[in-house]
Amino acid sequence: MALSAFRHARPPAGATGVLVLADGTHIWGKGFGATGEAVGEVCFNTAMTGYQEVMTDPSYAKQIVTFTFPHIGNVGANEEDIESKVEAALGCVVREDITAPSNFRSAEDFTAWMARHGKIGLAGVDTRALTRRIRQSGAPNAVIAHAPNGKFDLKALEKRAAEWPGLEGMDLAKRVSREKQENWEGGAWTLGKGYGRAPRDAKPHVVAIDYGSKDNIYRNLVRAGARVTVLPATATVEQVMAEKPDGVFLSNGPGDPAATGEYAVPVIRELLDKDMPIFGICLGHQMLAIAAGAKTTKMHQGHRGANHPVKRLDSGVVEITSMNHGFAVDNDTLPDDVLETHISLFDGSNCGIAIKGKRAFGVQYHPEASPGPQDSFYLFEKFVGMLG
Ligand SMILES: NC(=O)CC[C@H](N)C(=O)O
Repeated sequence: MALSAFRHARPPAGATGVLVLADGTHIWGKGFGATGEAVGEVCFNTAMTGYQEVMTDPSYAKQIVTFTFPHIGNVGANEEDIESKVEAALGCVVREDITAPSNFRSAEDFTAWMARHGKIGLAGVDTRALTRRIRQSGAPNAVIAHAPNGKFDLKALEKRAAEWPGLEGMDLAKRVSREKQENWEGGAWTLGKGYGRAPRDAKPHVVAIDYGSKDNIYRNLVRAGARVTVLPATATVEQVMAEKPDGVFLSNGPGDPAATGEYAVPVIRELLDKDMPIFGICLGHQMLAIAAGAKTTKMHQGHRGANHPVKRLDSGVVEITSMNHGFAVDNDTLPDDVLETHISLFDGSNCGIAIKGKRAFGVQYHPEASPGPQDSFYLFEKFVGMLG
């Protein structure tokens, strides 16, 4: 059934959850997890695994994730597979009901875990129809609501969805960033032992700026041989330099990269002027591009999943990457003398930039999670390696 058929449809019997789009479309289902309501942008993610990591990735702040993979929650939840403890995805929309967890690492039912983390779930939705709608019309703003008695004030929800200003122009990075400096201590995960500890005498020293980072990214800097100190998003150039970094890492994060112009971009620009080696991912990559003179744009539907192929333009090698972005660096705005694209998506969109004459580069994806022989961990090794 086309989604338009759901517009103002009566709630089916037993419906305890609803997604109300800003245009007044009602998508009914069974609520799970937290009760209440939340407003944000609806996106879709094509990953087949890693739902807990997706739900705890701060880059999803103010977003409701539609999973195209139908079986979500089937391996339960645990304390280890989270990317952060700060605000991240508001909730999720899934096809199948949440079943009992089946995995030796599961410590908690996904429904209970969602409730404990204040995230609202909506199950039993035709996620293919919703995804098609996003592909055709762009990512809509919406309210996701869950009420066990099935009673909703739909007019109020429609109003809330319609009045939400949208992600464009919204600065969220400093809201989700840690407030205090931290010596990063986590190392790689091994079965039976969990996460290792980072050696504090490792060299070189990377100062990572937290714009809403995923923990795994710091663990990968450690795995590549660095000692990592994490600074808040609003750190000044003086605070960065006081740590005597060999290189600076710019993390992923939520919101519009162009809205960070008052704090992040000027700091990055100054670090570039000082010839500091820099590696940015996702939001960090987008802000690095802005600092170097390019512009970013809001995408029609974005790229989200753990299965997006990109091509390295120098060698033609294709790698499978993990992505989560709704903004992109606009290829037409790259100043030729300053920036070059070195990695591209197959739709031609920009996926990686290098700053000419500097040891500074960025990628649009999360290099830590890419599976397979052509994985992207080499980017961490490349960065840490260039620091000597
Ligand atoms: N993963 C990210 O860092 C996302 C960057 C940015 N908020 C976007 O949506 O494009």
